[in-house]
Amino acid sequence: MKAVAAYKWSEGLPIDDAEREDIVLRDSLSASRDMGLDVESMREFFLLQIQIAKQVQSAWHSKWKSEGFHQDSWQNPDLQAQIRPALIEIGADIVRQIREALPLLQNKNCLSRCISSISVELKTEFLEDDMKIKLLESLARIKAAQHA
Ligand SMILES: O=C(O)C(=O)C[C@]1(C(=O)O)C=C[C@@H](O)C=C1
Repeated sequence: MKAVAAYKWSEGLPIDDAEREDIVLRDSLSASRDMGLDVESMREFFLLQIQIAKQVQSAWHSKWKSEGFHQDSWQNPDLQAQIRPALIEIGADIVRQIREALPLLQNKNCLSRCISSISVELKTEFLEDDMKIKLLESLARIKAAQHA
């Protein structure tokens, strides 16, 4: 998310892009449906992920506002040509991994077991503990699709 924030900062773009969020959601939910996952619980998870992505980008912008922005040209990929296609790939991978981990996620002990390790293992800058816990809780609510 630092690269996304850096691109928007340099180009003077707003963090929120509702049109892009619609595309991301549509793609992720269609992949979820194909994988036999419950679309509503996946929607809740992806909406939370988007909200957190925006909070993390805002934190970067606040830092650069107070401390200045030092552009690393090698670290400045293009949002449309490079970052967004990579984010779509990551989204598809997340759906596959959730499908694979579903039995584990639905285990009653999953939340309590993961909560203590997630704050150590997830080290993304500006990703606060409360966001990590919300993500875990949302993951634990994901179900398989009901068959008629
Ligand atoms: O593609 C972007 O511009 C992003 O910041 C990523 C993302 C997302 O999580 O998919 C997050 C916020 C924007 O409103 C749109 C999409």
